[in-house]
Amino acid sequence: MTAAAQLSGVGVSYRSVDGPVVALRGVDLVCEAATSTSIVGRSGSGKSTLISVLSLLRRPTEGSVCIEGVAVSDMRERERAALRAGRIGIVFQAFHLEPSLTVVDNVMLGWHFAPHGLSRAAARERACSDLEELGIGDLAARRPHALSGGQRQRVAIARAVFTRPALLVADEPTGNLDEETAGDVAALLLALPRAHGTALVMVTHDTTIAALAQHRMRLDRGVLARVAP
Ligand SMILES: Nc1ncnc2c1ncn2[C@@H]1O[C@H](COP(=O)(O)OP(=O)(O)OP(=O)(O)O)[C@@H](O)[C@H]1O
Repeated sequence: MTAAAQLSGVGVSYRSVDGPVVALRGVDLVCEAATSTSIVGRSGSGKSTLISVLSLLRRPTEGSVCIEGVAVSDMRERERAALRAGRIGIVFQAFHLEPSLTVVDNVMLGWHFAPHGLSRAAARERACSDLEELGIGDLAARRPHALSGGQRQRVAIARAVFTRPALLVADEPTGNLDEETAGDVAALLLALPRAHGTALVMVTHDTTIAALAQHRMRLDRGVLARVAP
């Protein structure tokens, strides 16, 4: 089966006044559909850089990135943006909801930005049913400021999976939540690969949550390795 995402020999170097800084070196990663992968690593180990490469926000200095078997290196920026909007969902630590929109309209943002065959009514129905599945169906008409952190993150998850992405990238998704809420949100995220067939890649500093993923990886000074079981 074609992997949802595959990184081969990925390296990233930044230019700095003191010379190049190598953030990732020789990173190989295969994210199969319907699987979950956690990535842990110290501050500065390259986690944000890896997330930005996986979500097509940064081009690697070396190596290749494929999304559903399609190499993205030769794509123009516009094509990469379309691929990102349609096939990649992103969940951020700080939620990044649109404050002026209701919960259901936040979730439907994916309908506006990605190619789709859904009518507005069908899109609304999907958004509401996803919110229901995530346990916040009753909050559809609220605005983000009237939600708790855990509720905001559930909205952000609903928005990220709206297009049924091949790849779901979560960047410290529980970093702004208390321990109990973090556990609940992590459980919801980790259930998504089975429910929607998406490949989940989650960067987290929480080793308890990381241990719940099917595949566990660690970044150490830019080198990605499997965590021993
Ligand atoms: N724009 C940049 N210019 C130069 N060096 C950078 C730049 N961005 C990141 N780096 C360096 O690349 C390395 C990896 O950084 P990255 O932000 O990916 O790490 P991280 O694991 O996400 O860290 P944190 O957990 O603190 O956010 C670090 O050594 C960092 O200093």
